[in-house]
Amino acid sequence: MDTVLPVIDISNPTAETGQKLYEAASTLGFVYIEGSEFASDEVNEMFRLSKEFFSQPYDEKQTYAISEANRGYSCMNREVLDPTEKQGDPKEAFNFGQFQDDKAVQPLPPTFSRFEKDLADFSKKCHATCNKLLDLLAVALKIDPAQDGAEWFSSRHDLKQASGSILRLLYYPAVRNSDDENEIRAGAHTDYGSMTLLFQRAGEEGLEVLSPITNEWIAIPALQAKDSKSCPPIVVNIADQLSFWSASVLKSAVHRVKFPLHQCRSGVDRYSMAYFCHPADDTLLEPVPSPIIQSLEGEGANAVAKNGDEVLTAGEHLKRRLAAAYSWKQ
Ligand SMILES: O=C(O)CCC(=O)C(=O)O
Ligand SMILES: [Fe+2]
Repeated sequence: MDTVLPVIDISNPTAETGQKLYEAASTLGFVYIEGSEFASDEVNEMFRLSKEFFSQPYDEKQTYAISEANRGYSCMNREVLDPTEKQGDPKEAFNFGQFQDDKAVQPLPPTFSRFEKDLADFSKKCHATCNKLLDLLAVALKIDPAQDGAEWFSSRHDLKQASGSILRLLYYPAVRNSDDENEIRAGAHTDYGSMTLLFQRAGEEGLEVLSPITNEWIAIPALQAKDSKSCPPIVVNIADQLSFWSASVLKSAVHRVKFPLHQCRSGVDRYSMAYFCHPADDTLLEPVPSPIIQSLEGEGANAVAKNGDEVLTAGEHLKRRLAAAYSWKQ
């Protein structure tokens, strides 16, 4: 399928790979990666677990209802990603927080507890993939080698420290009698962390990005894998915290999920999986020591997450965004 987003092979990354990633990250903020360490079997296995979990009765799933720590099950219409919408998104989700010593730090339903180690491995692999991409971006941003250089971002994403990183399984049930082509399944939003990996399946389309350049919605289709062993290209998008850190040079683009009409009518559900990669909670969201960013003047350089005069930490920023999406009291 044709796509306007580049597909970047990260199997043997060079400075040129980093430059391509930087170009995509600073224009649309969305890109596909291939040559990752994910095999098609392990991704399919995660989708199988997801399907098994969401097919269970509401009461069973609701036993694991989402907490303010952002872990657990979010039922239909629970989350409002676009605060201008009155109704919640017609989707379900299950969030896994960071695993510790391969154990979940939250109660798991039997479907997942039987595969706890696989889930922990998958989550860790997502995090390692993000750190690899973050190192490439740090090099492209020419971050001062005397101040962590290539590891500037990844050293702030150490899995041993508490963070908002979440592995999320998503389920958008088909609406067979819907005639509304504009029906939105996940409201327009930007992601809260530093970057997001998104796994989607062919034939279950709907993801769109609002181009920061043309202001038009662009479809982000599921692409085919290059061979039967590899997983299909993974969508990567820049999220708010990388945008704050880079004084908006890296774009946290607005995106949403629609349900293409022909798929609603044929009764196709959509399953997707996201890994929201976050820095450690106490990380300050101030501009990074990069000559590219320091040379900016005006508005861009001021795009820092602030609370009055105080620069926010990653943890504070996340708490605010979650409170808005789930109406938690602050
Ligand atoms: O399911 C998708 O394709 C996207 C979900 C998403 O954007 C999100 O949960 O932040
Ligand atoms: Fe998103």
